[in-house]
Amino acid sequence: MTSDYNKNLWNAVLAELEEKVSNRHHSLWFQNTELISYSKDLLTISVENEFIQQRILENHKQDIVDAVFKCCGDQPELELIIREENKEEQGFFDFEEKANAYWQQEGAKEFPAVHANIEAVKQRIQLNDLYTFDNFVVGPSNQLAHAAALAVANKPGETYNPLFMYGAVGLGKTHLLQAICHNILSASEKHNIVYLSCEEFINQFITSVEHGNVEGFRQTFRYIDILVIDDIHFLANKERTQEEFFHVFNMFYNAHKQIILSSDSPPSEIPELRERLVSRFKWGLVSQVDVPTFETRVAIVKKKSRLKGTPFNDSVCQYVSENIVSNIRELEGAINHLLALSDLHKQNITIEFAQQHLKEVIIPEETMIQLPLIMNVVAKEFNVTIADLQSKKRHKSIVVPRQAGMYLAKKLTNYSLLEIANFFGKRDHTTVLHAVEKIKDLRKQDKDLHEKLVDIEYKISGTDSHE
Ligand SMILES: Nc1ncnc2c1ncn2[C@@H]1O[C@H](COP(=O)(O)OP(=O)(O)OP(=O)(O)O)[C@@H](O)[C@H]1O
Repeated sequence: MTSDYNKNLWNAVLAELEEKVSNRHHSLWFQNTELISYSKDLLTISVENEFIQQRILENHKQDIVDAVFKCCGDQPELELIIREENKEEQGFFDFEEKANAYWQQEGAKEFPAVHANIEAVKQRIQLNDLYTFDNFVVGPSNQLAHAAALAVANKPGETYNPLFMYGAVGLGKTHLLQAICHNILSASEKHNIVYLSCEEFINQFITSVEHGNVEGFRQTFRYIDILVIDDIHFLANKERTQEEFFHVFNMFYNAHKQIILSSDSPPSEIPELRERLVSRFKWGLVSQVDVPTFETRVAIVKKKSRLKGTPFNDSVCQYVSENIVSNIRELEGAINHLLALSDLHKQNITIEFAQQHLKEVIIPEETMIQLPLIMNVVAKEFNVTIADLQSKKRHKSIVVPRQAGMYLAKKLTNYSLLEIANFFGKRDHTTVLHAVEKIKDLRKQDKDLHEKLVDIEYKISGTDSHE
């Protein structure tokens, strides 16, 4: 067929469509469409972007088929493709502009910017290809969480809703969350999954407040089938966002749409979390991801080293697993460390090689500075009690020593943020991050504090604590 024929045919179809489609829709959706190819079996039309593609498919597919039939007596399948040159440039704002224009004309009954947001979120999902069920080692510490994740991945919205997974840092929660997303997406690309960190959810909400568009933010979630939020404990103390999340949660739950959440602690231990959210988070299944056993760690080292192209032998796997106990991210760090050094020195990773080089990342338990020692010295030097340091007291005379203790614990030990937080009576690992930043700042401004920290560090480890 010549391009003139295509052009004429499409003009005729568009004219037919004018009968069926309101002027407003006609110019919004069909203005920049083009007939790319035509046979009696397939009609291919190009459109500007995915938003328009979706609107036409949802609302006007049959209109087009009917119009084509009227024009030439054929009933081809309809295919809408996005114009090649637009694919790259098409960003969120492009979609949003269109969607907002449409919405303004349509009135408030629908908010198509959701499509824009879905696209934006999809672009951001960026799942890690390695975080699949196949690459996840199952052991007693994560068996239930893994089984629940698989069940949800196979039947979203039908088994455990919400699925709430919690555990300390680096134990595989994100891996499982993403494995669910991979599975659902590979079964059907039709599912609109949104995978957000809690911080992203909070930021998006704040932006919508700033732009006076909270309703739009809410409506965004109406078009999503599966909502996955990592690190939901960041909702702690954020009252307005909790309120908003409550609405979003209800919308999903009532529509039998799947909600999947991860957190560093169980719902009832997330500080300052509204009771109605706590109870909702428990409606489905709350499942812990715990510290892996020795055998699981060995299996993880085997699998990870194989995936990285250099399988470690049994004795190396065991050595690494005996020495790195509480965090799989650190286990992976040790594997990477050995791989990098073996590459650098052009040596095989034998047990001797591992013993020699892992010294740099492993601190033997007996020589590791222990948290009670730090607590004792800090309490003495700041003239407070250990009970004060572990209390919830918020007076400055207690808060600064407590933050100094966390700061030193982070600096001088290998304990995880959560372990340090727990030791100082806190539940959230971000408290430690905050304390570290705070003390770093304070010691720059406060000479006395700086000197006290130098002194304490010397007493703890015999070294200076200059930043
Ligand atoms: N059971 C497992 N099998 C294989 N790899 C695992 C397993 N558990 C964790 N990992 C790996 O450990 C690393 C850290 O896991 P992940 O990021 O999922 O932890 P997390 O619990 O989400 O931590 P955080 O709370 O810090 O976000 C990842 O590389 C992940 O692939």
